Amino acid sequence: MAGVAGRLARLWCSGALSSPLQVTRFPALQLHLCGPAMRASQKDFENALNQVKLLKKDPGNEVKLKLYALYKQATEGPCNVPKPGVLDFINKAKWDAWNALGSLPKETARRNYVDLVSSLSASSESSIQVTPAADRKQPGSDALVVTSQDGITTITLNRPDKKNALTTQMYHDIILALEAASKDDSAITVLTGNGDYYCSGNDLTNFTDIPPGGVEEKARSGAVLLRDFVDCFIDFPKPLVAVVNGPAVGISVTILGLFDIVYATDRATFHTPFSHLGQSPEGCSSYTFPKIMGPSKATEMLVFGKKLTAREACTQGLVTEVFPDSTFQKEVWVRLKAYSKLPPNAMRISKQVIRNTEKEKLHAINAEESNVLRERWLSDECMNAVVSFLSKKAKL
Ligand SMILES: CCCCC/C=C/C(=O)SCCNC(=O)CCNC(=O)[C@H](O)C(C)(C)COP(=O)(O)OP(=O)(O)OC[C@H]1O[C@@H](n2cnc3c(N)ncnc32)[C@H](O)[C@@H]1OP(=O)(O)O
Repeated sequence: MAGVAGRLARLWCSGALSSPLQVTRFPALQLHLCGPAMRASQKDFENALNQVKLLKKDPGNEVKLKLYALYKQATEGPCNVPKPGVLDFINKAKWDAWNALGSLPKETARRNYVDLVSSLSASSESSIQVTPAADRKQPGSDALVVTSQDGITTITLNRPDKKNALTTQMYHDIILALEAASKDDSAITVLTGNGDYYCSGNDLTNFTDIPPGGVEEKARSGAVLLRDFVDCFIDFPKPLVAVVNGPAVGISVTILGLFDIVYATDRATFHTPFSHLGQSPEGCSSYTFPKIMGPSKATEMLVFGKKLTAREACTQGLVTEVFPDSTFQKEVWVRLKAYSKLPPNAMRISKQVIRNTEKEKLHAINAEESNVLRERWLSDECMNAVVSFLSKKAKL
């Protein structure tokens, strides 16, 4: 159990849920299986309640929601409690699942619950043991890898199983890595991703980690983090190169306008679906994109969420050069190693000459975009999009 499922399970386990779904561990135990029942007795139901705690494999959030809904329906009948607020993601998802059962009779819900647990127990028998939550590395611990070699500092996003989605910890770690790279003796700095994706943008589970100050505080601190993060790219003094090894989404695309070079595999795509997510552009893209590709192409991307292929992004000036995927890594690194041997001070000064006139403007734009986004994060449009993704109802 990892990532979104892990975080949701931790939330579930934090006391938000007063039902047998508070599954924290999945010890390897021989399960007593009860076969599908035409009628489920109270004893069958109680057995199922115990079995669900012993599942070896996390059944995933969608199934957990089903179990929750059936349990509530079986024990309390149809949902008639008030609907939680739209910002209360977890409880709203649970309420939606329960409410969707309508007037399903208690007995049918009980039988469905027993059947579902029975099928999960059967498949759980053949599954591998998962690592207990307490023993797992926390997100962020190895999600960013920084190496320095041949005059190049490389910052690699390293959450391939999550498509390199950016956790809050990763934003902080990238800021620190850029600050260190700006002072080290490398000539060039590279940002890239490990695995099949470059980056799937902001990790949407970041939204579920609500501090004691509530969602307003969450939005406020998110906006501060966003502003600090983007400021680092605006101010970065050395040539900054994106090695885009696969699809890129959201903020990983918008900040490309602040890079000096963008090399992409022909497998890469560039997607900024902000309207779909109830959000608005960041990373200074409201300024850099119209400047790079003209206002109407920028609007297609930033307002209508048009996804560009690598070649389209190159034609429009967002990408410097596209390489065949089969030779991408080899060709790009040969090129970068050659560039890194150029006199570093000359490169730094030339970058300043090219970029410095824009800096003040970019900082102002970053501040404005962050403020606008803070408001957007509190909107129903955004909250609904996040809930849909987290409850696996929507994907880009
Ligand atoms: C503080 C600064 C804030 C800055 C504001 C930034 C805004 C943005 O970046 S907006 C863009 C946000 N990103 C998304 O909306 C992408 C959401 N992800 C997807 O739609 C899809 O996952 C996909 C299209 C990127 C890939 O689809 P697919 O190839 O089918 O792979 P999976 O969906 O199965 O993904 C594998 C695994 O990774 C998890 N995951 C992927 N992206 C994210 C994400 N952005 N946030 C959280 N989790 C993500 C996905 O949930 C899967 O997890 P498991 O189900 O646990 O295996």
